[in-house]
Amino acid sequence: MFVLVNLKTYPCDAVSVAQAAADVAADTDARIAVAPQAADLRPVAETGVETWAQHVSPHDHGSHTGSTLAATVADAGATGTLLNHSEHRLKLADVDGGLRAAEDTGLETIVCANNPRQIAAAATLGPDMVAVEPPELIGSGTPVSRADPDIVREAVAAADEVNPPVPVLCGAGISTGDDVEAAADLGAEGVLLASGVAKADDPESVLRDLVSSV
Ligand SMILES: O=C[C@H](O)COP(=O)(O)O
Repeated sequence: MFVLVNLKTYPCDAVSVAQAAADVAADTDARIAVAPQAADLRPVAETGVETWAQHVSPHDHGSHTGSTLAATVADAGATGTLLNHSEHRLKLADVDGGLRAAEDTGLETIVCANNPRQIAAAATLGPDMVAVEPPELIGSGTPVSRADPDIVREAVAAADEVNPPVPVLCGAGISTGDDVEAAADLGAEGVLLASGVAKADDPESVLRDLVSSV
């Protein structure tokens, strides 16, 4: 199971969470990655943790104020990027363009989607992975793998129908090892989570519990 911790814009110490994730990954052989804000990519990557961007733009160098280029995040140490997170929705053309920009730079990609229909559309674009997250459960503390298991099962089936090699992650409310185990039982190959780690008093102990069943 792949555990991807999206720090969003939570007021946590990104480097400290990254160091905890690097330590837990080294101790357990679990695959754990951290996605900080763009400005924190380099110091997070310097901890040695697998580092992902939260978003990249479809553009190349030029007159694109406010954009985050795939080449720039890769240069800062990112090895993958999220696209189309529920909190950063994109036009279809920009999901496709972001994917192509990431691929050209050698970044791994996850396209996020709200439901199985969108997962099918996302998988058709050929990302490395897709992630299903019901928006109403994001940040709720109620894990999707228990609150809405059918959405995970149906997302796995939808991705399998259009692009069988593409792994499906699930996210929203995941915060314990039991939640991760439940996600795996539903066919997910990873979890995308945020508040359970970013808002924790002791992120390292949460991370150790998360990967305890992996
Ligand atoms: O990117 C992460 C997801 O939006 C899940 O967030 P959450 O773990 O706070 O529910």
